[in-house]
Amino acid sequence: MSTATATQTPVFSVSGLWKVFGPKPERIPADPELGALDPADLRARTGCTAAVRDVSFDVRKGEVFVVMGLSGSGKSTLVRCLTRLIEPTAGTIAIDGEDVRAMDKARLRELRRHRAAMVFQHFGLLPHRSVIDNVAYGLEIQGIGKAERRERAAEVVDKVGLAGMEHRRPAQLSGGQRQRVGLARALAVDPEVLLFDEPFSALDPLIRRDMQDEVARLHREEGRTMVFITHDLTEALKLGDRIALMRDGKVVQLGTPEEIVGSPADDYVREFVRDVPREQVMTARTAMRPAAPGEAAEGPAIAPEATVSEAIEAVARSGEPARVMAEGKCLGVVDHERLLGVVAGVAADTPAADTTDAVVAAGGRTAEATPVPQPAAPGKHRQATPPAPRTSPEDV
Ligand SMILES: Nc1ncnc2c1ncn2[C@@H]1O[C@H](COP(=O)(O)OP(=O)(O)OP(=O)(O)O)[C@@H](O)[C@H]1O
Repeated sequence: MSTATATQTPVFSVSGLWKVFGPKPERIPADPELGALDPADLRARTGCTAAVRDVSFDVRKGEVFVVMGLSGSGKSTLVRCLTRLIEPTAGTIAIDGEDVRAMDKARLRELRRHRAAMVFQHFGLLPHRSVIDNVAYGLEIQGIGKAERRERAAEVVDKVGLAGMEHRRPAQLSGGQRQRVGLARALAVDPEVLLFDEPFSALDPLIRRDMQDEVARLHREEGRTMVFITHDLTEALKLGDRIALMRDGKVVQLGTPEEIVGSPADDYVREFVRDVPREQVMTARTAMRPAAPGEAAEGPAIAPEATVSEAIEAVARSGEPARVMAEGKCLGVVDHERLLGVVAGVAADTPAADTTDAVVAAGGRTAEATPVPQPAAPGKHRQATPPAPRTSPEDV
C-alpha cells in the first residue's frame, strides 16, 4: 500500500490504554501486579478480562493503520475505545489533540458522525430504503437538505462502483454490493478517519479481494486516514501502511508490513508470518547492498520500493545486478545472492565485497545472518535472531 499520502502528524494518539471487563475493573491497570497476570490467572484471581492492556500508538494522518490479531485478541475492543463506543478503563485518547475521554455526549456524537465513521461487518443497512437513501442517511441525520444529500450520495455511490443501482433495496444486492453501500454511507459524511471493523470477513474470497482493491483505490485517490481491523494476515499486509499485531490485549509489534515480516519482534510474530511469501512484501531497499566500484553506473534500475519479486524479475531478465535508484542516485544494488537470501529468510548484512563469499560458503545460508542494514524507520523493532529459513536452498 502506498505511503505517499501518510504523514507523521497523528490523528489519533493513544497512550496507556486499558479496557478491562469484569468487577471493579479500575484496580487492574492501577495495580502492576494484577496488570502483569496472564489472562487465565487474571480471570481466576479477579474475574476480569483485560481486553486491551496498556496499549500506546498513533494513527498518522493519511495512513492505513491495521489492527490485526487472532479472535479474542482485543482488536474490536481497542478500535471501539477510540470513539468510546466502549468506555476505556484507563489511559488517554486524543483526536487531533482533543481529549476524547473528556468529550460530552454531544461532542462524542459529532465525533462518531463527522470525524471517525465506522464501517461494520454487518452493514447495518435500512432494508426498506433504496441504496441512495441508505447512503444519504448519515447526511440526513446531520440535517443536510434533501437535494444536497441526494447529490452527495450520488457522488459516493458512483465512487464505490454502484452507479445504476441507486434505486435497489438492500435485499436486491449481493453481499459485496451491500458492503459497498455500507462503505459509501460512511464516506458520504466525509469523515476525517474511516474505521473498518472486519468489514469483509463475511464475503467470499473473490468479492473480498475486490473490496480490498476498492479500499486500496479509495485510499490512493483520497488519502483518507483509515483504521482497519482484520484477523487476516494477507489482508493486513495488502492494505496496511502499518500494522499493530495484537495478542491477549497487548500490541506485540507495531510496524510496516516489511518490518513485521522481515524483523518479527518475537517468536509469536515469527510464527504468525512464517508462511508469508517474503518476496512479495520485502523491498529492494531492504535487500540491497552497497554498490561495488563500477556497479553504480550500469545494470537495470529499480525503485527502492520495488518488491523483491520485481527485483528478481529485473535481475533474471538482464543477468546482472539491478541498481536501486532514487532521484537519479544509486542507493545500492541487488544481486541474485541478496535476493535469494531474502526469499530464504537469511539476508546477510555483510559489506558488498564479502556478501557473495559469505552466502556461497554457507551453501546459500549464512549461519550467523543478521538483518540487512536499513534506513531508520520509526518504531522499528529489530529481531535478536533471524527467522528460521522458510525453505531449504534446494527448494528456492
Ligand atoms: N462485553 C464484554 N464482556 C466481557 N468480556 C468481553 C466483552 N467484550 C469482549 N470481551 C472479551 O475481551 C476479549 C477481546 O475481545 P474482542 O472482541 O475485542 O476481540 P477481537 O480480537 O475483536 O475478536 P474477534 O476477531 O473474534 O472479533 C475477549 O477475550 C472477549 O471475550
